[in-house]
Amino acid sequence: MLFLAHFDALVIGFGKAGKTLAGDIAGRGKKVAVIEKDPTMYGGTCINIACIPTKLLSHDALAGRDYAGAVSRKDETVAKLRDKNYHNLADSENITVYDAHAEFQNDREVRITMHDGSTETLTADQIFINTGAENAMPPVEGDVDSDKVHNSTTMIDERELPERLVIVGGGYIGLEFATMYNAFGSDVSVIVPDDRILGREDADIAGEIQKTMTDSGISFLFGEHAERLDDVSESDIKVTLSSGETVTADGVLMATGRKPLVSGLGLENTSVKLTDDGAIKVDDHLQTDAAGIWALGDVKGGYQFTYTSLDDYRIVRSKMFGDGSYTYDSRTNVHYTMFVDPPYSRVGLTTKEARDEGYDVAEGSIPMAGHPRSHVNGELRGLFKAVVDKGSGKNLGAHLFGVNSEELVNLVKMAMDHDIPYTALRDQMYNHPVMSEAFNTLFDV
Ligand SMILES: Cc1cc2nc3c(=O)[nH]c(=O)nc-3n(C[C@H](O)[C@H](O)[C@H](O)COP(=O)(O)OP(=O)(O)OC[C@H]3O[C@@H](n4cnc5c(N)ncnc54)[C@H](O)[C@@H]3O)c2cc1C
Ligand SMILES: NC(=O)c1ccc[n+]([C@@H]2O[C@H](COP(=O)([O-])OP(=O)(O)OC[C@H]3O[C@@H](n4cnc5c(N)ncnc54)[C@H](O)[C@@H]3O)[C@@H](O)[C@H]2O)c1
Repeated sequence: MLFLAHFDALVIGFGKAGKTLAGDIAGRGKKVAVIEKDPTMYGGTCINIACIPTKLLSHDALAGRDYAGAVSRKDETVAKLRDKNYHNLADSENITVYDAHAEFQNDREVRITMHDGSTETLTADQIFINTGAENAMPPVEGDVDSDKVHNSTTMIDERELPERLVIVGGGYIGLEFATMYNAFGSDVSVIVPDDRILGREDADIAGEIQKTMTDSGISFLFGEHAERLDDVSESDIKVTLSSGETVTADGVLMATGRKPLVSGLGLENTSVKLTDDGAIKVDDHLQTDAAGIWALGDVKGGYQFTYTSLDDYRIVRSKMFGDGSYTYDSRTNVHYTMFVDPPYSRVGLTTKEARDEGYDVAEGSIPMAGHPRSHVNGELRGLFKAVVDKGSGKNLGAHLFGVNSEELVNLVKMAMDHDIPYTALRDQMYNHPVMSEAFNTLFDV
């Protein structure tokens, strides 16, 4: 028998944007349904399989802890966060969390299939899609389903540290996992299609990061694609590269990007449209082509970060409960941190991009070895670089490879968001001895 339930709002996926929005709408006295297909994913990707577990493992690896102990601590921490996230929503009298897979029947009805196979149909005034992204697999031949081939999710659940790990892809996941597994003691090789890492960064900064990673024992194979995987024994897997060269390891991590998760959602039954990249097409308020259906987070394309997903919630909140003035277009200076060792953080333009845009570019640059706090930390590696427009005083970009850069970049972003000139960062009185006082010198261009 068809069971129909109606809600004020229906959120598909327990991601960062969706869970925050669900809590907000419920707090306004409205009835909300949250549908999550995987009970091990309450709270979404970030806390269960991404940011939190990987940064915890990296933290423990760099602190010299053993792999098995770090994996156990990761499991305990994630379990606690998942439980807390679940109860944050499920304990609200206005929220119903469904353990179910959601699929659109049309623009108004969503069929949910519970784990026992039973189904219900839900309708709502507003429907929010927050289903995240899934691992993208390039066209690689051979034993791609071998138990020695991992993605980031399965890799961090392995109980045994691989002795030799081949990482395919030198993006965020590739470089962060290389740092982490190298610190745990694996022999790590990274396969990179370009002739250097971080092709979108200026060559000086990328070169410094590459040199630091290489000095720490990580090997890079440049100008190569992984083309074939062959299980050659119980312990060994062989990776054949585009040049014909081969590398043998006991584990392979495919770190080759993540694509919006739209499969199985039944979007073909709706008027929701996709972009050419396979993401859900949205307008500036994150509304799809179907009235009353919105998309937030990784599934709508663009940057794939937890904080951009959270910011998507702010855009929807502005439209639903405010004046609608905060839109996708008004989001500026999206910054990021790659948690290599030391971390690399960036906001704004590279020198090359700034020159191409016609700015009167000046650069500030200081090696971390010349900074007092580095000596206190006993960590002399790294390089900070600032890009400014000399004529107008505008901050154009900061490229911070060094200790605490993941915090410092927020300071520069705030200056950029509020049009604070670079001279203010240069002339600010900072306390001492801290990393941010490096800005006195960095911005003295
Ligand atoms: C290894 C790794 C490390 C990362 N590290 C960082 C980092 O350090 N910092 C950072 O900012 N970002 C990081 N990211 C990116 C970040 O995790 C994502 O951008 C973010 O979690 C995306 O959140 P979201 O709101 O789009 O949805 P998600 O959190 O992905 O949630 C989507 C949910 O929808 C569920 N779902 C999917 N389809 C259905 C369906 N049909 N029915 C019901 N439920 C469904 C899924 O099970 C999932 O729980 C990392 C990603 C990875 C993979
Ligand atoms: N610190 C963070 O914020 C953080 C950390 C991890 C992941 N993430 C998010 O997760 C997303 C996915 O990360 P990712 O590293 O998988 O994607 P990515 O897009 O950053 O990198 C994928 C890399 O794989 C390469 N590649 C593709 N096919 C290949 C092949 N056959 N052989 C060799 N290389 C190949 C690509 O050239 C690319 O450089 C990122 O976009 C990022 O937003 C963020």
